[in-house]
Amino acid sequence: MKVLKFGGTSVGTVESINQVIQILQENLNEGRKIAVVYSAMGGVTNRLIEIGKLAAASDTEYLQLLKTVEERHFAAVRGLIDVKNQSSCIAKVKGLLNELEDLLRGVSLIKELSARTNDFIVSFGERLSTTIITEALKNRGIDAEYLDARKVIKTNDHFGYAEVNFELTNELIRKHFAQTNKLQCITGFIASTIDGVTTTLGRGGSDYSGSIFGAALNATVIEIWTDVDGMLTTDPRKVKNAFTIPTITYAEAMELSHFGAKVIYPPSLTPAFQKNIPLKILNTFNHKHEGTLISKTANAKEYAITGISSIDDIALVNVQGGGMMGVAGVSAKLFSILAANKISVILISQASSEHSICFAVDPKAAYGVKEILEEGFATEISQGLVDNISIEQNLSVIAVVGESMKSSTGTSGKLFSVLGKNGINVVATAQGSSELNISVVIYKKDITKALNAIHETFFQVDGLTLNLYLVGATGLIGSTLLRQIQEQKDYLKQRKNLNIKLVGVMNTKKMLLKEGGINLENWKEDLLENGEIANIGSFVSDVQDLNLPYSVFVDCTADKNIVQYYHSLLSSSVSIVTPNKVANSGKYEQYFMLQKAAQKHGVKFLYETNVGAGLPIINTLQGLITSGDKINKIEAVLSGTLAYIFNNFKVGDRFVDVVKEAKAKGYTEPDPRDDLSGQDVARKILILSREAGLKLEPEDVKITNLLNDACLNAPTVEAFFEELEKDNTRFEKLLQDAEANGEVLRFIATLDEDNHASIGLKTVGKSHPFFNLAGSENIISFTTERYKYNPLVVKGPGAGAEVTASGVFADIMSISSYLV
Ligand SMILES: NC(=O)C1=CN([C@@H]2O[C@H](COP(=O)(O)OP(=O)(O)OC[C@H]3O[C@@H](n4cnc5c(N)ncnc54)[C@H](O)[C@@H]3O)[C@@H](O)[C@H]2O)C=CC1
Ligand SMILES: N[C@@H](CC=O)C(=O)O
Ligand code: NA
Repeated sequence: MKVLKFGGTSVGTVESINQVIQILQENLNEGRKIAVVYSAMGGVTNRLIEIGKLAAASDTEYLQLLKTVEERHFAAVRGLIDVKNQSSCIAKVKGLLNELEDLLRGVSLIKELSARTNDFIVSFGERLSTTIITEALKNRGIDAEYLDARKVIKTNDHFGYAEVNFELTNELIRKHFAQTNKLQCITGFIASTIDGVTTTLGRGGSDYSGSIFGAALNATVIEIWTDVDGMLTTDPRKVKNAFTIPTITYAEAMELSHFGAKVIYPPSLTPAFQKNIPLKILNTFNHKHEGTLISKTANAKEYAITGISSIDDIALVNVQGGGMMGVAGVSAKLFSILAANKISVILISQASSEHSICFAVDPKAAYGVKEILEEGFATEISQGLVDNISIEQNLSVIAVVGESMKSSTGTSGKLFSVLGKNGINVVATAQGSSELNISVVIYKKDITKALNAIHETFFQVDGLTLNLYLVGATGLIGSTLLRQIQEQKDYLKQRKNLNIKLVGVMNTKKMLLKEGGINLENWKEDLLENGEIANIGSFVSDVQDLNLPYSVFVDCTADKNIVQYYHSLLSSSVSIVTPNKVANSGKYEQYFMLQKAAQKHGVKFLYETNVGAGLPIINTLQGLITSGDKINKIEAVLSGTLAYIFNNFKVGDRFVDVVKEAKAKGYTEPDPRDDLSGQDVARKILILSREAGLKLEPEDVKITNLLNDACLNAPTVEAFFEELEKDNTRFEKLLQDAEANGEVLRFIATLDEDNHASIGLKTVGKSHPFFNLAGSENIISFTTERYKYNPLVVKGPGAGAEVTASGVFADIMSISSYLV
């Protein structure tokens, strides 16, 4: 015997009832013995409650609402039963509706609605739906029979949530089934007292009926048919990758549903659990789906946890006071006051100092709870033993559930690390000693982010996703980066199970944000066509409002205005990757503050490309310092542009043309004067000095600049080129002098043994290690305590779109490995 139960949405419309009939037909065709429990048509129970209240208030609107209920049921009859067979069903339905109308008239006359009458009113919902479906089955030649559960389920008279007399109920059910072979169509939710007065079974009522019948009949399985594909790993409205849990234990199902999974109400399934009858949660609208099997022992799990559930709105009540320490009975008193006032406690947490107890309740109840407790603890408060009862609102709770937590270590570590790395503050936590559930209370604003981050980390269904925001997208480095990501996307997915989702792009004119992701193949057209007017302030607040997990902001501009948002971004737990040197080469205070903000908020601030583009210079230096080495001296060629220029400028050439060539090759700063004035190199040596542990300010770097005032003051880059053309002889002379000595020109940055930073144009001969540099090559030589006699040298192309974008990309990748 198998018991099936169909919920309100499954019997809500003619189409859905046809689905139900098909499912039953398939079972019968396979020769299965089945019994079926039905809920009222979706929404009818609530409607009947409303009608009852209106009638009791003598508000005649109840008559109109009753008409809509009538019409819905008649429409179902017309849709489900052939015209020639409709009359007997219509008569039955009409009979029930007349009875209901008489009852409501009575309620409106005496203006009173008791819990007992209310139970009777709502019983019509299941009686109507089950009557119609029974007739529809008969109409299709199925030997079905209506069973009013009030005949067999016997309860006490706690109307609204009656308690079942199992001994009598089991006996009546078995007796009834022994004398019939017809397919029993049973009204869910309703029962009656021994005297025959109608009662209802409370929350989850029809599931309870299914469970009662299943247990009484020793069913092999109880199927709960609903409108979702079983129990999901988490709330699919918040996490799009939520998926069906194939097998789950009773205990896990209980935990998950306690914290919000609404599919079933497991306490009502206790009769089945007690008899060890497995339950299946199945989808009427996708009936081939396997759904979820709930049983005593689940299959071995692939993941460390089984599911994540959450309650969006809770309030925390905190009871605190020196007098609570070691005083037996304070918590006993606290919880008995709550119990006496029927306050349901969602979660409790007490630190071992016993100085305070905090617990979560429904926010609507919170202030009532405060009053009740202040009254209950009036004496303790007046004696100063309990000093404070405070309420914190706008909180949510997340529970990570799974039996596998018992046998494995690290689940809580991983959970808290995910929350930490996403800047989600944990307000309170609780873990039962059953190790089945870890609950964390967080701010409500973070709930979606937290669920996504936890789900992604523990289940990795579709891999981990980095959410990327890019400013300066149409520039050289920005657009090259996007192309590189696009080209590497499949590899990252296949080999690293990693997705990079471009959520926002911006250039000087337009900005575009799409939570679902911007297509990397046509982001430029999309930005142009669908972007809004660019505004960095609103772009940043959009990033913060979206509050997505694993967010990375990439600044591919050279703009100081973007930099002023870094601190706020890091503080909202958004990592930053940037080739823009402005932030790290301004005041030391700013550099230091950004480092601290990243540390504090558990995110990364990475800028490898600030020096030597993609060459591993910052990482190398950081590695030396963190491993305890000490920098004695740095000597370096740090400008790709100047290296290129001095490698290619020949006597007889126009200097300006070589500069233009460097620009065309993508080596220069957006304004090439930043390179030629030494500004760019000064920034780089300053950044290296700071990484080496020195607190230098920009003015501490001694600069020899290559440009005259006319060039420096030219209003535009074009005007600058014109001025530069006029200054050709000076550069030619520099070159000629060097060549005369068999030397070459190199623009060299130095941090000397006395911690002085300087930059300037020098000539070097054949024996100098910097003599042999080609193209845009940089070279950095670190003399340290450990590399004392033979310096550590990094050399290679230090500018250009491909190498710089790939350095930025590598920084993004290193964030992904830190985060998971
Ligand atoms: N080109 C190279 O070899 C290297 C460049 N860098 C750095 O990379 C950054 C980008 O350089 P490139 O791509 O070569 O320059 P670029 O001039 O091609 O790109 C910069 C882009 O940023 C945009 N932009 C400027 N201000 C903006 C704002 N407020 N909002 C939105 N967009 C804005 C510009 O319109 C431009 O499209 C610079 O900070 C540069 O110092 C670092 C290492 C090497
Ligand atoms: N303009 C810079 C680019 C790298 O930072 C250079 O020429 O080195
Ligand atoms: Na670098």
